[in-house]
Amino acid sequence: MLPLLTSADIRKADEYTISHEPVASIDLMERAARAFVGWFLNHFPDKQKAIAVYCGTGNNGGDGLAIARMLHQHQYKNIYVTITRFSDKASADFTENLTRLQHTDVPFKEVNSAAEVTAENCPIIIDALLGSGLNKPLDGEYKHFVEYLNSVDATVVAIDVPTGFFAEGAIEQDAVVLKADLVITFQQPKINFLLPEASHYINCCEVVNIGLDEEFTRSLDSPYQYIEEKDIRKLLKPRKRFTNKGTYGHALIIAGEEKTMGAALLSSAGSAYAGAGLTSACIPASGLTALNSYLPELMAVIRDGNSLPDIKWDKYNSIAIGPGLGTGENALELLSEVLTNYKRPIVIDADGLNLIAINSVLFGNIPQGSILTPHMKEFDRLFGEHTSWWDRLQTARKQAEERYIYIILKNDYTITATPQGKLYFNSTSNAAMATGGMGDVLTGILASLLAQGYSSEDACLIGVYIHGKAGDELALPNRMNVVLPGKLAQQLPLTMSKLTV
Ligand SMILES: NC(=O)C1=CN([C@@H]2O[C@H](COP(=O)(O)OP(=O)(O)OC[C@H]3O[C@@H](n4cnc5c(N)ncnc54)[C@H](OP(=O)(O)O)[C@@H]3O)[C@@H](O)[C@H]2O)[C@@H](O)CC1
Ligand SMILES: Nc1ncnc2c1ncn2[C@@H]1O[C@H](COP(=O)(O)OP(=O)(O)O)[C@@H](O)[C@H]1O
Ligand SMILES: [K+]
Repeated sequence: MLPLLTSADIRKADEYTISHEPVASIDLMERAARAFVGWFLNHFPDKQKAIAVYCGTGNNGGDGLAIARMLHQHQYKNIYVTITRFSDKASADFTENLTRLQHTDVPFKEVNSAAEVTAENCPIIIDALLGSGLNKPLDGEYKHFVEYLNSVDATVVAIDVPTGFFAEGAIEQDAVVLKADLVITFQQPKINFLLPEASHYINCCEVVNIGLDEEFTRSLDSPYQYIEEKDIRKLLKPRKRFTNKGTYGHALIIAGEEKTMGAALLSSAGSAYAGAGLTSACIPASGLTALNSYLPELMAVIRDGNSLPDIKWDKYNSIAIGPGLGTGENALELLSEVLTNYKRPIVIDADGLNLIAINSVLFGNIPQGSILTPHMKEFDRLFGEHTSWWDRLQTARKQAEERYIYIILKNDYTITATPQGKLYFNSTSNAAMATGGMGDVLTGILASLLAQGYSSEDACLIGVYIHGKAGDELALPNRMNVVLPGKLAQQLPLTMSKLTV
């Protein structure tokens, strides 16, 4: 698990590393600059191309000066440094790096206002104006300057954080930020890099290690955690010898209407392929032929007309409800029945969530440890409109804690909020998975993992990870633009087996 730290905590980790490694602050900056340059050399090998390095007077600017010096040492021929002296303040490490730059023949100039800046016509811009020290939205000279740079046709490579971009906290819709084609960031992705608003300002991000003390960063116990493959390998159990279908539980998927039977089929397939010993689908009678021909391994509990199905609650180790269920009277009754009769954690998705949003009294009946899987719109229907993803995260955390439930907020980096106040960012999945029915498969996977005896938390972490990983395995090596949910479900056994060897 990689802890994701706020800027304030990164500063603490920085100070701790400086005093305990120990390493001088200027040497840590040198290390950061070297890490940046290491990546840059490999990806921008043309040493004749002109590079404009724009430096503020804080430590981000200090990095910029050190990087300009190192690129010069690596024989980059056309480096032009501009220092923005928009205030009287300068950090000690900036000042030291300016002295070091003056011992080279890299040309640099200083400007006191945005109006003094002249066009460099460099195809590459390195952004070292402001980094994680940003403490207010850009205005005045920085705002003008960044607006000007945004109008220049060049590839922008930001050091650590693009100028004007808050590494955490709500991002205003009209924020002025120096848009980066690439950010080379130190030690860990910043939390806001993983939220959808980042896509307006950051095209691509690379993380380079600068050796901050890992034990210390873990001890800070950040609520924000990034899931890595090794975490899932520890959680996922291989199937054992001498086991039988009973060992792996029975999942019931309550889903589908006549016109949305696909949702029930895809959820049920997710459950079966993720390894539930048995999967039953509670579907309308009209869907029975489709179910049997799609996947004969599935069993059916028939919903006939308006009467409630006869569900033997004790038979099921887990229940998922919602995909394609509709929000009519009948669906509401069915959901109420489940919430009244079933006391173990359940998975609630799609129309199950929409029904709770309309009938919020149902909230009180959700069994503790249950898993809710809203996408952004379902989330806002449940918990109110949000204007930023940061705010959505804080709501998810609060609601998960107060209600003792797990909330999986689906997205590019799907986030799981837990009753213990943690927010786990998933590291798998890709845009080829943006197709209808993909969330239904996830719902089935989660029900399957609960049926197999995984705790709710482990089911969330494993479920989201293998869902995204199966999507990655299909899409990325094959350069596939679209992955269909049914195919993804079929990939799951292979994905899971690779994680248990
Ligand atoms: N541990 C690490 O990861 C390492 C980090 N390193 C590097 O340090 C960077 C952080 O450096 P930093 O703290 O000196 O802040 P930085 O971003 O240069 O800003 C400078 C000053 O600008 C000001 N300011 C703020 N907002 C403003 C605004 N809107 N408009 C105008 N001014 C504004 C504010 O001053 P103030 O307002 O307080 O007077 C602030 O102090 C980090 O991103 C990374 O590149 C590495 O070198 C080594 C290891
Ligand atoms: N651009 C994307 N990048 C990564 N994952 C995505 C992307 N778009 C969708 N997904 C994943 O696909 C699933 C879509 O869920 P959802 O919107 O509920 O689909 P549906 O309701 O059609 O089943 C989520 O698990 C989400 O994380
Ligand atoms: K920057």
